[in-house]
Amino acid sequence: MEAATSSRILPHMNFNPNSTSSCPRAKSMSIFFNTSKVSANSTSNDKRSSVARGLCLSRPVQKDLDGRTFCSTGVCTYPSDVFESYSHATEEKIGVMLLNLGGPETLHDVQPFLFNLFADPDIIRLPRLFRFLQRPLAQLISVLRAPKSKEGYAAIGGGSPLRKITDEQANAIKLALETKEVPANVYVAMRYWHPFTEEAVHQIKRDRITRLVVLPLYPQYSISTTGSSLRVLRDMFRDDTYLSRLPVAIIQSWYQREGYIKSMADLIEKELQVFPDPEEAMIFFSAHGVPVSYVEDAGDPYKDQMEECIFLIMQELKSRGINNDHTLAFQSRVGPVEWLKPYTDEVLVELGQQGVKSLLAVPVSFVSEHIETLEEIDMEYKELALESGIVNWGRVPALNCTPSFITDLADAVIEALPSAMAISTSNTTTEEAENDIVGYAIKMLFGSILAFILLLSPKVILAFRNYIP
Ligand SMILES: C=CC1=C(C)c2cc3[nH]c(cc4nc(cc5[nH]c(cc1n2)c(C)c5CCC(=O)O)C(CCC(=O)O)=C4C)c(C)c3C=C
Ligand SMILES: [Fe+2]
Repeated sequence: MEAATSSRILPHMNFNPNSTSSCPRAKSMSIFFNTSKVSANSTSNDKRSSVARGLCLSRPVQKDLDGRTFCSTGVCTYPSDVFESYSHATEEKIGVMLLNLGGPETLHDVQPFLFNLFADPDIIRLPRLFRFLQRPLAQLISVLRAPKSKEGYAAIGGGSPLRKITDEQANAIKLALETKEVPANVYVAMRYWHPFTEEAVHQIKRDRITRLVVLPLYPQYSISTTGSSLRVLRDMFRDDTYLSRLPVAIIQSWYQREGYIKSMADLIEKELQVFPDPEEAMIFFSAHGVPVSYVEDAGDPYKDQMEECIFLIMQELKSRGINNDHTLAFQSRVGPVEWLKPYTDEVLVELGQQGVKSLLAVPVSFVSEHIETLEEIDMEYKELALESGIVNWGRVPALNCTPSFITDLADAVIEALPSAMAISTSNTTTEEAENDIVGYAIKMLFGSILAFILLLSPKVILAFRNYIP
């Protein structure tokens, strides 16, 4: 396997994460959202279309069954006259939407943040028949889990650093794009806390963006992360005239990009030097887990992508003469179901028992510092490792605004631009919308009654014991 330069990109809103090359058909969808806009002084002098055109032309070009061209790397291209006519018709205003999870900024935010998270049907996947229980369940679980989560956030200063770091990344990407003569507005769209995706979308509309690239800040695709944000976006785009006509390109995953792999290898190489005997240290990749059912039943590509990502990082390190042992484990499991194995805490104990003395932890599923690096790895897992016999402990910092990484993300955006395509318009009728509202009200009523009964039942509280300390 070789680290490719490109990302897995889909024009407009085809949400199949495994689809890497053929150009999907425009699907009916709509949008309405939220964002934090990074100050943009790119209003009138946006340069453009030459950047969008041509980029893919240096890659192997093939044709799909409908005669449209696409790059074998996965970036769709369209006949150049599409871009010509587009560039003549309107002045281009490029937008980049960064998708991220969001985190509570104060301890007061923790419970409502957890509610938003557990109310997501991509986080707690209930059978269709029981979907009406989603919000009452989210209320119950968020209340039960909040004390444990608050402890964690209190230990890292009283809130998540995610908003600040993501804003910094947005600014850095904007600057990198400007340097490459592709001025763009960059918007932060969080899934579970401010600035919500709805805010970002609203701002994009106000700014009259004419071409949008959606870039998740998760290197690997999971139904629970990128998939969830894209579902929300698709729902918003479905009903909105402006958004459904906006050319959009979606970068689904980018863990295999050379710039990312090299940036990760740089961080690991540097951190290994801190050990008394760098060659002896085991490289311990710790990824955020997902329930096994996501991978085995729902076809989440997350585990495969994670394993490929680690292979590529190790391959890069080997090419630099670094041949340390390595292993991958999954952290942060929540709730009563089985998660991807092996579990980080169990592996740490086993490695200690096996006599491993030096260990370098590498968080690999996320590119910013957050509660699970600053609290779970730096505090809980470190303590566990030292208790288990590991003597020398190190941790690779998150990429955050590492220049080589930011430059690579900017390149990913530029490569995606030519594949942006408009989404077709919605066919939702007023009657359907009214039915939706009535159905929603009925579900909320029954759900609330059930939640009230559940909250009074100690047995139910026990059933959810794994969500709480
Ligand atoms: C690739 C990254 C992530 C995956 C996959 C993921 C899946 C996932 N997460 C939960 C439950 C929780 N996640 C929480 C915080 C959290 N999760 C991620 C990333 C992924 N989650 C990040 C970056 C963060 C931290 C944000 C921050 O504030 O710094 C939390 C809250 C914290 C806690 O109480 O532990 C929960 C809960 C599930 C259930 C899931 C997959 C189904
Ligand atoms: Fe999570």
